[in-house]
Amino acid sequence: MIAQPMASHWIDGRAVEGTGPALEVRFPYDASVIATLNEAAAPQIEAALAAAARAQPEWAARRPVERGRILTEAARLIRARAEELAQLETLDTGKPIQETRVADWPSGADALEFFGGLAAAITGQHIPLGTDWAYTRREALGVCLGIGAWNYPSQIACWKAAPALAMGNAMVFKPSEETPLGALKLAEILAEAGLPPGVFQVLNGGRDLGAALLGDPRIAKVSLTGSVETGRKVYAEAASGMRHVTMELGGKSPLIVFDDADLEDAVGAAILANFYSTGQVCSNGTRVFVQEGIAERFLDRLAARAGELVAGDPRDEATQLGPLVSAGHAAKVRAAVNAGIASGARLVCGGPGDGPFVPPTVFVADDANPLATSEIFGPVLTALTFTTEEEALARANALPFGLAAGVFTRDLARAHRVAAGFEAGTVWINAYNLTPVEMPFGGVKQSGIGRENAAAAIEHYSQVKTVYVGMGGVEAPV
Ligand SMILES: NC(=O)c1ccc[n+]([C@@H]2O[C@H](COP(=O)([O-])OP(=O)(O)OC[C@H]3O[C@@H](n4cnc5c(N)ncnc54)[C@H](O)[C@@H]3O)[C@@H](O)[C@H]2O)c1
Ligand SMILES: C[N+](C)(C)CC=O
Repeated sequence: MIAQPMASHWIDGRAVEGTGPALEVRFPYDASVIATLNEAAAPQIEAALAAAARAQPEWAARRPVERGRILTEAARLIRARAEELAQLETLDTGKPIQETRVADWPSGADALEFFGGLAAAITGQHIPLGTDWAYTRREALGVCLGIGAWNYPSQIACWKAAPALAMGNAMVFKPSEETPLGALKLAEILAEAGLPPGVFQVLNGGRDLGAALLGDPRIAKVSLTGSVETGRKVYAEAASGMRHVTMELGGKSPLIVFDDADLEDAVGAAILANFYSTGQVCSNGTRVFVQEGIAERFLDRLAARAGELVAGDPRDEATQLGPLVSAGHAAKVRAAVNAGIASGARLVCGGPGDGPFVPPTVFVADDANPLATSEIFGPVLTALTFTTEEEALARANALPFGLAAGVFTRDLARAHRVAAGFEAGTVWINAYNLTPVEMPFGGVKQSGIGRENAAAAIEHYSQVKTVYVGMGGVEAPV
């Protein structure tokens, strides 16, 4: 069976069974059990941390070009197995196969290739000081902990592992308990590509496992992808041990559509920004601010096009909208939709749905409605109307989140003015939700700390050592 992994964990270069409670992995479409794992318990935690601590110095001492070659080979292996991996991701997450073929593992392979190529180009600085001089060394942090969310499980594992390993760190990765299968595949692929035992390991389990790993003094850094609520707890725990952090968290991102925008493009972006991956995307533009003059036309087109989305079995190539990741999550999204209806917000299309499905849903609400203030993480778009640019920007920035933002306009000066004014880590102009590995990605305000991808990620997996070089005699007072 395609989904059955070799064992529940990957420790010290091999598949290892767990001794903790059973962890059933279900296909979100029909809740059938596709794999049964056993969670990591104390012996597996200790084995993984000890192996990582042992392997990391040797890995960091290798020539960067050798480290990079292994990552690049892993990218090649992923591309060679693209179809099998896409199918596994669809079973694990419930996301349509037409998405997992182009978005998930492919973007993971891009990260491995990008950081594989970058590894050998990472250098320090030379600092002239008259006769004396200094130089900096960019050094690995040690053993890093990666903790993943369930919406892009394989992409998240690759986005964390690639820069960490390129820089000479070891990583213990804990996937979300909802979607544990992709990271195990990544560990197998990295081993096949030549990665030494102990450098990348996967432990499966829930939040208690994440907390236990984070509490271990061998962990030098944690990179979390998850909710703002989890981010606060993990950040606080990391701070108590003065550990480095990357926090890739949630948001309630704004998308501003001005009345001079190409209407069909703007509607298309709003669809991508709310219904792709059944709305389970961190950077989604879930607050769509539409300028008054075009609001009704925009909503008409949005409802018409959203109504054309094909929902169904995510293994079916025609399916564009899959189930939500779990029955529990579907219940939460449905509760938010029902609360929106009860609040008196105008329901333009969609509704609560049933079973694992919630249809593409569009509300018009005011800024204070929970529909416009809280992340729902499902296919639910809240439209708001505005009059002026200043007003739209002020309202867009009013929430404590700042992961992403978008603006649609044909006015170039306005586009860049609004981009500069957004309080967000990533801004798209006349585009939305594109995250190529070449550009840094991450949030501001409560949406996160640090950046993934691009050269910026290397800074978050390394530290600078400064070396002062005395070239003459030492002038002491006595
Ligand atoms: N910014 C980004 O790049 C990005 C990308 C994807 C998802 N997200 C966010 O992730 C959230 C959805 O994912 P989720 O429901 O899996 O998030 P979550 O916060 O519930 O869980 C994320 C991970 O943290 C672990 N965890 C939970 N509590 C922990 C603790 N106290 N100590 C250590 N580990 C702990 C979980 O087991 C899981 O692996 C959304 O808010 C979404 O916006 C952000
Ligand atoms: C990082 N991204 C936007 C690709 C997926 C977030 O959920």
